[in-house]
Amino acid sequence: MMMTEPKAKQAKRGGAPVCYISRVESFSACHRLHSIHLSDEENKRIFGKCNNPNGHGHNYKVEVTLRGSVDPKTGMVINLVDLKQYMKKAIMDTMDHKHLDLDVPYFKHVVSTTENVAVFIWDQLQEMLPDNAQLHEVKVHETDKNVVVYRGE
Ligand SMILES: Nc1nc2c(c(=O)[nH]1)N=C([C@H](O)[C@H](O)COP(=O)(O)OP(=O)(O)OP(=O)(O)O)CN2
Ligand SMILES: [Zn+2]
Repeated sequence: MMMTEPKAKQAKRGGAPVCYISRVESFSACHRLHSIHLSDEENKRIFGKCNNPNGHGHNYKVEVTLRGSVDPKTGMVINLVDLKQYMKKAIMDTMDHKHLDLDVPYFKHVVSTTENVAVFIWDQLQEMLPDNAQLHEVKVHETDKNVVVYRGE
């Protein structure tokens, strides 16, 4: 039985097939939209109810997508069990059941908008992923209606 793709087919494609592989995690956190670069009046005007000092919470959903060639021997771009561990460290251990602005040092000086949450997750993952797995996209659902996509630009 042939275990790997026939060489002729691979040559036609110009190498191993490239796939995009995703995994989703959910975490709960609270936050307050407040910028240290704005006055209290400006913060209230721009962020409105989201600037309330008591904060508010979300059940975030994060979809991480990697791009890579399918290893002919394993049939995988990355082992999803490994991706699960990277996402646990980068997302769950850092932000789940936390107050983003008080518990995550990054957000002491950066406003905890969904845009910045996506960038933060990207930067965290980028530091841990192996060289052969290329980070393609981080998609953060703050609510069912509010979604941000970051692709490292
Ligand atoms: N560009 C951004 N704008 C806003 C963000 C953000 O992350 N990026 N975040 C918020 C708040 O966090 C807020 O929780 C979301 O506001 P809103 O859409 O009003 O959420 P609701 O739950 O009230 O949505 P409904 O439409 O009422 O269901 C604000 N802006
Ligand atoms: Zn919010």
